[in-house]
Amino acid sequence: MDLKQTQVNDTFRSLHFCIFGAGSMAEAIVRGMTEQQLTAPDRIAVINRSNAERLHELQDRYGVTIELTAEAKQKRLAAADIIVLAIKPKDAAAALHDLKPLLRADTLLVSVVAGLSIGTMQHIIGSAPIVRTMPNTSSNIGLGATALCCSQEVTAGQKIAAMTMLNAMGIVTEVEEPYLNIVTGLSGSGPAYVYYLMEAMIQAGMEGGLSQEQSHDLTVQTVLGAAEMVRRTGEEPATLRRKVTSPGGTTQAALEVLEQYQFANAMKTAIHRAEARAQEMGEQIGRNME
Ligand SMILES: NC(=O)C1=CN([C@@H]2O[C@H](COP(=O)(O)OP(=O)(O)OC[C@H]3O[C@@H](n4cnc5c(N)ncnc54)[C@H](O)[C@@H]3O)[C@@H](O)[C@H]2O)C=CC1
Ligand SMILES: O=C(O)[C@@H]1CCC=N1
Repeated sequence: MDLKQTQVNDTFRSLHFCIFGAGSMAEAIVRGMTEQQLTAPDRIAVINRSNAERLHELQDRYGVTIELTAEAKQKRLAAADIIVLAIKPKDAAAALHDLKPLLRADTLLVSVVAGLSIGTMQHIIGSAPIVRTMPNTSSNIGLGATALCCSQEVTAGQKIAAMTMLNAMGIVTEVEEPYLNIVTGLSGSGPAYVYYLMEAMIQAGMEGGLSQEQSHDLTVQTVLGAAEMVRRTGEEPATLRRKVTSPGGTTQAALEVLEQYQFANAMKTAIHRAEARAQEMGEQIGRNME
């Protein structure tokens, strides 16, 4: 490890975090940070609206600090260097109003809320430093794919801190804010498309006479192996697909059916619909705050 990385790590370890919301994305972030030992778990406070049982679960699992009373939650938020907004879009406007009086000039807000724009957040809380992100649930096992964008108030140090936190959950890439909605459609919602595909593959295997377990295991390994082949060989999916497809063989016959059902069209239309939905959700939050 070079000196620069040591300095980054030391600075990161000195920060106080408050995760606002205790759902699946919150847990993915906490897990990444604690498993990678980026910071002492008790420097991460987790709060939510009401479910104390869930907070105790996270405390038992990861050793994080939890706060249950309104006063203690406010104190934690006011003391945090980085607040991660990990609540549902419909709760975001109210939460930002609650947060506003607790933010210092140098508090960094990191949002994972789908559709919620930096402009909408700043309309409520003022010109604060904000990192808007779109992770996905594979972050839970360190294989997440996250995109982020920064408001102009974000300092170089704050950006490094946000990157360090998100890198603990997988890969991170920076995009201009308008592209976060397509990221949401592609990689944010993406795991669900793959699971849907897998559900159909498992079903087909069972229809062909395999046991549920056999069909499940063969499907999982097929998807895992295909993704790993793309990653390890560096070859394009289209090239690898052609290598599976013998002229006049089984794969060609199957792909012709997929084409007949306009599979590629369906997938692209679905991703763009999710992209548009992210935009709609953002506009809805904007309307809710008026
Ligand atoms: N699940 C996914 O695949 C992804 C989700 N996201 C985004 O992450 C955000 C969170 O999603 P999940 O973790 O799946 O949701 P979730 O429903 O699992 O968790 C939301 C949490 O927020 C808490 N909460 C709600 N209002 C609150 C308030 N005013 N104060 C404190 N806590 C409050 C709830 O108690 C709950 O613990 C959403 O905005 C979603 O758009 C982003 C990328 C992927
Ligand atoms: O379905 C949703 O709205 C969230 C955003 C990306 C994945 N899940």
